[in-house]
Amino acid sequence: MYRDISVKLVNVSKSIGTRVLFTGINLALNAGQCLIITGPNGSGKSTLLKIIAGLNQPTTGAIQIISNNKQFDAEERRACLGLISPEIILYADLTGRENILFFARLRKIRCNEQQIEGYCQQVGLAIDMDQLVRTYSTGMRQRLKFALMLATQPLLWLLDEPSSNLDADGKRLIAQMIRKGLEQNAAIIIATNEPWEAEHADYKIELA
Ligand SMILES: Nc1ncnc2c1ncn2[C@@H]1O[C@H](COP(=O)(O)OP(=O)(O)OP(=O)(O)O)[C@@H](O)[C@H]1O
Repeated sequence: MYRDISVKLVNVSKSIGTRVLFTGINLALNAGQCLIITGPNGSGKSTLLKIIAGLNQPTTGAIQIISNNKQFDAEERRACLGLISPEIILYADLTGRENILFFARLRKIRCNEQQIEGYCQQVGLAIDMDQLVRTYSTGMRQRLKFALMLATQPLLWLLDEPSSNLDADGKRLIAQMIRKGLEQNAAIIIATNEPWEAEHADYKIELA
């Protein structure tokens, strides 16, 4: 079960060279709430997610991640979040099961066989989990990224275009997972232009 968490964006802005991507973003997102970030290609959605993840620095402002009244340091922030992004690279020469075990071990999380099978079942990969990832389609790889995320049980989900490459069944699974994550008190931030994903939103940031 997830502990309590809140994410605060305090006067966050980002410029790249002379181009201002966004300025003055202030928001507090609590456990069990969902923020949707929308905007056209190149507007800065992925950049804002990376700033929240601590992978990119804001030009001004700060991100505060607070749990049980304590502000996380950089290492705690990394440990509490699950990031789904096109930039996450899976190990093609490992099976789906081995990828899950590897990423869980990086986080010092133990997964038993039953749990791994459960995660694979949730994302619809159960019969493929012992195949090498190099044989997976792009949609199967996207499903595996969700299984990796479930295995690390993050407090904060950062989802960059989570339903890209997924068929209708895959999109339904993701919607179910997001609903369940919110029920279990994860804070979820989604960069997307899919109207159905926006249905989960408690807050919305529209980048231009
Ligand atoms: N490291 C970088 N160096 C230079 N420019 C960058 C860098 N990262 C992002 N940009 C630029 O910042 C802008 C925003 O990029 P970003 O990927 O955040 O947009 P996005 O809204 O996620 O786009 P998309 O919908 O196409 O994924 C783009 O113009 C991009 O070229």
